[in-house]
Amino acid sequence: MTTLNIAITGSSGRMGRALLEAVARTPDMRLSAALEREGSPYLKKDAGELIGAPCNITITDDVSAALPGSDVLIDFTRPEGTLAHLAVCRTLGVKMVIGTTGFSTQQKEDLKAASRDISIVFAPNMSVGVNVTFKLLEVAAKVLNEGYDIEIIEAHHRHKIDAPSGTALHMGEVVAQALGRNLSEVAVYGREGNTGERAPATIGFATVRGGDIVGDHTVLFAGTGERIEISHKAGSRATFAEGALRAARFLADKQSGLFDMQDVLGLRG
Ligand SMILES: NC(=O)C1=CN([C@@H]2O[C@H](COP(=O)(O)OP(=O)(O)OC[C@H]3O[C@@H](n4cnc5c(N)ncnc54)[C@H](OP(=O)(O)O)[C@@H]3O)[C@@H](O)[C@H]2O)C=CC1
Ligand SMILES: O=C(O)C1=N[C@H](C(=O)O)C[C@H](O)C1
Repeated sequence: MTTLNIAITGSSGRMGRALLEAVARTPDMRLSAALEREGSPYLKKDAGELIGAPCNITITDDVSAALPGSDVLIDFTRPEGTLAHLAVCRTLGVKMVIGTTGFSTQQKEDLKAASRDISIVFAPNMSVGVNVTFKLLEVAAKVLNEGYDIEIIEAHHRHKIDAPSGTALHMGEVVAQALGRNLSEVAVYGREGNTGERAPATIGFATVRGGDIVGDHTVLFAGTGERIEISHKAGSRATFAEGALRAARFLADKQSGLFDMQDVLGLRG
């Protein structure tokens, strides 16, 4: 059995901790580096303390010094952090699994450019269930292509800083593409006041934030006399972490290229 050396950024974050736990219970993976940003109170602590199981890996903010010896860096942080980590990975030839959301179009182009030199899995949602949901949406949208109004509703915990979620936006892209529409032309992000009647081709987004909701997504196809709802609800971050480890394993034999979870799960096409 080949062991994959995994580095984790944002180790003390919600996803960082879920990833530390997932690596600790995975026989063919080993934690090789744990990173936090400058000024973090967790620097110099054993990463294992974050999950109650010491592991002899000290949390550091020195990305360049920490990464040699790692096969894959798993990054769920913020766009500016991910791009800084990406630059070091590109120089050192370390592969990346990126779960961070909220990138601008230009920042996504930067990821694409780096994938000429290193292999990257970049996906707004690493859960198997959500990625199957993307396929279901494609099928549903193609059939319900007339007479059905499409609204995407997502709910997340009170700490989430980007809206709509990366997953909701991707659901919008999947549906728009299946219908031959351009999401940037048909998206409606929330409504208020005298909005007038709903334009038929629009795709609406509604965002809910509260409590400790891990991540709920529903796409509503509202027709005349019936409604179809396709929903996914995450109950634990372990589902995202397990998906990220699957993505890391997928990268083992890829030297370059930009992939997503559809590639990892064999759902492309
Ligand atoms: N693709 C997927 O399946 C999923 C994606 N996500 C996405 O992952 C990201 C992280 O989510 P979550 O874990 O809940 O967030 P948290 O805020 O809990 O954790 C983020 C971590 O990243 C660190 N960080 C923040 N900014 C930087 C930076 N500039 N450089 C380096 N490190 C930084 C934080 O440090 P500090 O505490 O010091 O700020 C923290 O440790 C979000 O974009 C979220 O949408 C989340 C779940 C699933
Ligand atoms: O911030 C989160 O928590 C999540 N973010 C991702 C997103 O923006 O889609 C995925 C998941 O729903 C949890």
